[in-house]
This record gives sequence, structure tokens and C-alpha cells, in this order.
Amino acid sequence: MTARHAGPYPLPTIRQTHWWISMAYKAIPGTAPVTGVEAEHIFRSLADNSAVGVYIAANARFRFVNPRMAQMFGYDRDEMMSSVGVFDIVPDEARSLVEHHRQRRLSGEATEVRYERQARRKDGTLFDIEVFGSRMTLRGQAATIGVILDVTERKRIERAAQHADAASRAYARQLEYNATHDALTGLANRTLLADRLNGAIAGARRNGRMVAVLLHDLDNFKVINDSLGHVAGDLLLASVARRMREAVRTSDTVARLGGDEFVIVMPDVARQEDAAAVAEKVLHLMTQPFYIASQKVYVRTSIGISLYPRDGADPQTLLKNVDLAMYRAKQAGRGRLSFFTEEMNAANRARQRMEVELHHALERGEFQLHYQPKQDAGCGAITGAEALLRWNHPRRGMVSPAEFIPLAEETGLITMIGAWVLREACAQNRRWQLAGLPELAVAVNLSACQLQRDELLPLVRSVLDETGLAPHFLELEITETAIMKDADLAVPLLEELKGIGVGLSLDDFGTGYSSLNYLRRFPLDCLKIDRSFVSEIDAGGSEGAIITAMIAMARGLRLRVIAEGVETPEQTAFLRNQQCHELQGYHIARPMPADALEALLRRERAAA
Ligand SMILES: Nc1nc2c(ncn2[C@@H]2O[C@@H]3COP(=O)(O)O[C@H]4[C@@H](O)[C@H](n5cnc6c(=O)[nH]c(N)nc65)O[C@@H]4COP(=O)(O)O[C@H]3[C@H]2O)c(=O)[nH]1
Repeated sequence: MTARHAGPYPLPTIRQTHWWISMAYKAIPGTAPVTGVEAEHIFRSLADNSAVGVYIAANARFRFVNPRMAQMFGYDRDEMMSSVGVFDIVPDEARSLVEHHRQRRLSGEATEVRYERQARRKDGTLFDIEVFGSRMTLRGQAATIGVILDVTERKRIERAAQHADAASRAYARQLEYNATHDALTGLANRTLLADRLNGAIAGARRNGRMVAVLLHDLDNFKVINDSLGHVAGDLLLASVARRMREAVRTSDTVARLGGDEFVIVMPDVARQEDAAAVAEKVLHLMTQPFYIASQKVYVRTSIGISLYPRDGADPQTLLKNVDLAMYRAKQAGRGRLSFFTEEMNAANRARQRMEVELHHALERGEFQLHYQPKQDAGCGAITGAEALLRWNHPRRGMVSPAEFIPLAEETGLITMIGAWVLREACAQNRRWQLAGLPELAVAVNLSACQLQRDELLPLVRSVLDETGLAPHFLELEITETAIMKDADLAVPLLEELKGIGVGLSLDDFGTGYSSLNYLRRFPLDCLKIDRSFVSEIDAGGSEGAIITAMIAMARGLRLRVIAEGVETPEQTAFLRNQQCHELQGYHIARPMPADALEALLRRERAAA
């Protein structure tokens, strides 16, 4: 067969193309092999009208390109065949790939190759192509006949889809992370904690080991947060989280339950001492200062510990019990650790029961006030009375305020109870005045949580208004500790109370940490020396000297001094000797119901 040429460019011989075309043709079932002329004709029609690029290349030069191929690369068809080399349309990055496939074909390793790559147009722009090339012989020379498809659009869609896919996978991962981690500290959150705890329990059940749950609560976080601000508070929590992470193994889980509560789960514990050792380590780490917003900050934590299987077989029970243990650690003086015990559960049940009963005590009229007289240390006259709350419990009889006031404070019930006490004490004092009894000031105790400006001021005003009691017949006793919880807020509040005209006394003086500087700023009328100092007078120790100093200081600040808890004639004599203004205690009189005090006042008036 003769070699044919179509136009100026050399065409592969019919024989050469015949093989290719006829192979394709043979693939169509039921067709007979074609002749050389037929094959050339078929090849030309196919190539010229093809929507894909068709080329034949040998020795890295194009021997044939169809119109679509030339158009795809931005060349004139003749130009492409005469002066464009195969590697001119290959960008540098794809060179080694093309070379690799070329060698595979030339070496006979592959008769056909199919791959995707980028290609370069005449103007230098790049686009995506898919190449399908097969080996052929052109005038006795190894050559390639290939088809090229412009797949730019498909690639663009694929890339966009991949991108979208990667983005949605990343988004899904982020969502899952958010759902299982605490945003502020990056620690596990409650959900992940439950998951890990479940896993740890399952593991421990299999290998007969224990799981330890450690609940940490920062003792003074609220104060730090309030004084340094929320941003500093957040930084502190993040730093605390980091320290906790450092204190444990990677197999342990550290979680933040929200607020200032953290949990450590140790999944494989042999002895309870191992859990205690980790808790001690955390306690110790927390004693080192934190540096937040260029300030040195000290935090302390209380830690409760519960153990699987001893203290619970499931996460809920372990977490409930560790909470009780932590509560006990806090009560024991903070900065401590406490293991859960069954007795805590019993105490908790009793506490819950008392909480329910306390709710009903007001409406059922189970509260009463007793009054303890205060005596002028000089003349012995009754100058006032402290109202002390009593709960006449239907089953338990008289319950001490020391037992239920802390619970009322924790549950917030103190607001309602405190308002009742204030109203009742003022109303009683007014009744005594109207009955013509000697005038005295009634003192009412305020809890720290009642020191809310927006609630306390309107309450005091309305109670005085309702009862008709003149303000100077009411004295508010506030403990040193309660005022010092937030001394800067307390000062303006006390000033406003003072502005109403009520008396203010600092209760339990000497047990808190008020500085002289604060004492000067508080608009007080009276200091009440705590009974712990008074009770030591008889022992003749240093307390006597302390009381002497307290009285001298109070006098220097022009404050009245009252000693509470006076139980013996010796104490009375000592305090009188030291020029203490007033005395209160069992030696003077015990707290008594209103009618008993009324009788006492009448006797006093009769004797006068
Ligand atoms: N050992 C001894 N004790 C004496 C003596 N004289 C008085 N006491 C007791 O000492 C407590 C004095 O009240 P407090 O220090 O304010 O301590 C009070 C006060 O902090 C709180 N409380 C009582 N009533 C109220 C109230 O209406 N509101 C608030 N927020 N707290 C109250 O409960 C605490 C205990 O009150 P009570 O059990 O009534 O105990 C009273 C009183 O009975 C004495 O010579 N020796």
C-alpha cells in the first residue's frame, strides 16, 4: 500500500492507520475487515470531525493533529505539525509524567496509557487534559496515536466537589469536636466525659480494676472572677485546665463540667491511694501562683473522689457521689480532698429532706424569734435584744439555726426567711414600744447573701414603713466574713443603710480578716467581739490582751463595743474593767421567747 498525504503534512500510511482503525472496527461484532482505502477514509472522517483531539506523534514531534487538537492548543494545524514539539505543550510540572508514559510505550511495557495532566496552550495558559495514547509503528518507527480530551470543566467540578467534600468533612469534624469539648479550655465536656466514663467502667469490669473519678471545684473562683473581671476569669480557667492536663496521664480524661468544676477520670486504678496521689498532685500544683492579666493569682481547689465499683456501678451514681465527696472536702476547710463514703449519702438525704421541709416552714408558721438581751456594762440596764431565729419543727422540735441557716443560704431560701425575721423583729419591737415598755434597739442578723443592694434597701425601708418603727431602734448585725466577701461593694451599701438611720454592727469580730483600713471605711456603730475570745478570758491567756486591744481600737474608731458569749462573772468583771460598753451572753440572759423578754422588761421597769 502506498503512503498517502493529505495536504502538506505527512500522514501515517494507510497500513499504519489501518491497524488502528481496523482493530477498532473489528471490535464491532458482525463487521468484516476493511480495506486500506476504506480505512484511510474512515480515519480522516473520524479525525476531522472528531470533537476530541487526535494526534500521531513520533520522536517527540507531531506527525498528525486533527483540527480539534490544533484548536484546543491554540495553534494553526500546519504550524502544530511542522514546528511544535510534543514537549512544547507539556508544562514543566508534567514533563516527567509524560516522559514516563512515553518510555513505557517505547519500551513496550505498555501498549496503551491513559492519564490526566495539565497542558500548555500556545499563549502559555494551562488547562486540563485526559490523554489516551497507544503504541503504533509509523514508517517503521515507534510512534504514538492518541486522543486528547479537554477536561478542564470536569476537573473544575471535581476540584470544587473535592473542596466541598473536604470542607464538609472538616465541618463535620468541627461539629463533633464542638459537641464533645468545652470551648473555653478545650477539655472534654459533659457528653464526652460520660462516654469516657462508660468506656472506663467497661474496661475496669473486664480486668477487675477500679476507675477513679476526681471532682475539682475552685474554692475562690467567684471572688477572682468578680474582682479581676470575666476575661481574666476565663484565662484563669484555661490555665487551670492546662495544669490539670499536665498532672495526669494521657490515658486519663480531664473534663470541665462548666463553671469552675473539673473532673478527672482515671480509667485504670489498682489502689485508692493511687487516686489520692493524683489528687494531692493537683492540689499541690494549684498552690503555685497563676499569672493572669499581669497579676499573681492564687487558687485553691477542693477535690472529691469516688471509685468504681465501690461507690457506684454507673457514671450517674459515680458523679452524684463524687459531688457529695467534694462538698464534704469544701466543708472540711477547702484545699482538701475527700473520698466518698456511704454516710455522705445518708447525710445528703437528710439534707434534701430538710430542704423540702424548710420550704414549707414559713407558710406553716413554724418559725419563731427568740430574743437575747444586751446589757449596758456600766448600769446593767437592758439596752437592746438580738433576734435569733428558731424553727419549731413538727417532728424534731426546736432546730438550731446553726443547722438550717447554712442550708437556707445555699438554697436561696434565706431571702424569704430573712425578710420574715426583719419584719417580725421590727413589728415586735414596735408592739413593745406601744405597750409602753422601755425603748430598746432590736438587732437582726443578716446573711452574706442578703447583702444585695437592690433587695436589702427597699426591704428595710418598707419594713420600717409598715411597722412604724423608727430606724434607730433597728440594728443590723453583719458578720465580718460576710462584709469582707466583697468589701468594696459593702461600703456603699452600708453607707446607704446608715443613711436610712439604722444601726450597723460588725458581728463575730476577730474571726474574719478585716483590715484596720477597712474598719475605718465601714460606717459602723458597733463591734461585737466574738465569743471565742471571751470564752478564753478565764484561762488568763493572750485573749485577754487581745480583747483589751480590740476595745482600745474600737474606742479609737469611736465605735461601741459589745462582748458576746459572756458566760461567767469573771468574764463580766474583766470586760467591765476594760470599759467594754455592752455585754451579751448566758450569764446575762439566754435567748428567750418574746413574752419572756416582755416580762423581763416589765420587771426592769418596775424596779427602776
Ligand atoms: N455558747 C454560748 N452561746 C451563746 C451565748 N450567748 C448567746 N449565744 C448564742 O450565740 C449565738 C449568737 O448569735 P450569732 O453569733 O449571731 O450566731 C447566730 C447567727 O449567725 C445565726 N442566726 C440566728 N438567727 C438568725 C437570723 O435570723 N438570720 C441569720 N441570717 N442568721 C441567724 O445562727 C447563729 C446561731 O444562733 P443561735 O443558735 O441562736 O446562737 C446564738 C446564741 O444563742 C453564750 O453565752 N454562750
